[in-house]
Amino acid sequence: MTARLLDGRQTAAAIRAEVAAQVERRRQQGLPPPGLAAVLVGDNPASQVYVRNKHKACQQVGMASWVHQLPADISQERLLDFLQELNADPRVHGILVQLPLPRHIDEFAVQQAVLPSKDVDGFHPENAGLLALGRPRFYPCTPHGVLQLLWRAGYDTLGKEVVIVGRSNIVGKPLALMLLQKRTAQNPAGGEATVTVVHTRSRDLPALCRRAEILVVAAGVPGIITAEMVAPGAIVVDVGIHSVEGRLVGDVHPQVAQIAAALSPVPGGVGPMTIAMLLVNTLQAAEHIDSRGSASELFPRSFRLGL
Ligand SMILES: Nc1nc2c(c(=O)[nH]1)N[C@@H](CN(C=O)c1ccc(C(=O)N[C@@H](CCC(=O)O)C(=O)O)cc1)CN2
Ligand SMILES: [Mg+2]
Repeated sequence: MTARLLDGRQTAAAIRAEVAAQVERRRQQGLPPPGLAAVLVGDNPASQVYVRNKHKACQQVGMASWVHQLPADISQERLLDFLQELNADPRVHGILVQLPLPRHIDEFAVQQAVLPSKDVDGFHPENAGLLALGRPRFYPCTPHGVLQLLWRAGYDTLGKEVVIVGRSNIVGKPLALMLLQKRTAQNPAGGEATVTVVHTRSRDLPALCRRAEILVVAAGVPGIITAEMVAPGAIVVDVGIHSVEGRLVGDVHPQVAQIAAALSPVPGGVGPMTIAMLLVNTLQAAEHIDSRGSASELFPRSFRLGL
């Protein structure tokens, strides 16, 4: 068997087109373009690529976008002050601080400093809490990208055995919560799966992975998932991205393509989806501010594209 390709580039392009249509509708209504401010601290080369791709994606869909490149040795206090300026700027509907941050900066303090209603990454503890309680405001971009990639390829998670490899705050944990949630009219692509989260300390990782009808791998270890860890006919989504000897590779070994029914590639799988979902959240943030007049209120997730 050679796995079907779960094409993140193509799916992300379709989502960008939906976002662009909404941005154009806003323009015709005399509303300002949704605006995204990206903050990049230091000069991590991979982060520079991702932030540049986010900026380009904003431009493609007609959004306003600002990239703030700050020095690696900026003090935490100055970074937090800078975020307050973005919080107060009415042109900025969404704010993201690219991770990882330099070691002297407390990531949690930074995430708490972003106004929750502008927190388009969904990393603020208030937004993480709302997601955990089944009242999501912003879905974190990578897990939402994984779900949209599956849904738009025709794979429903309802009742399925889904195994997630990795327990990070930005992928594994929020994805598990999203896969558990009930589907609603606003959220037709919702989870209702049977979810198992495994990690490096799990006993018998291969056996746990082989239980999966849908296997999502966000372990952060190149090629960790090999063919004998995958049930024949499983759907496999590779969230990992690593530069190895000048090539981009994922967490899933290429031989898995001979076993799986479907597989997302690296590059061209989850990465472009992450950026597309960031645009969705930024549009949602702008729509909310326009309808309520304030960026600081709580709001339910009532805005959807055809998602
Ligand atoms: N503030 C955030 N920081 C980080 C996040 C995040 O969601 N918010 N996630 C990751 C990195 N990430 C998003 O920022 C990200 C990773 C990869 C891609 C991507 O487009 N990958 C391409 C390949 C790009 C290349 O040529 O290197 C692909 O997979 O095809 C986008 C975003 C950690 N930090
Ligand atoms: Mg740190």
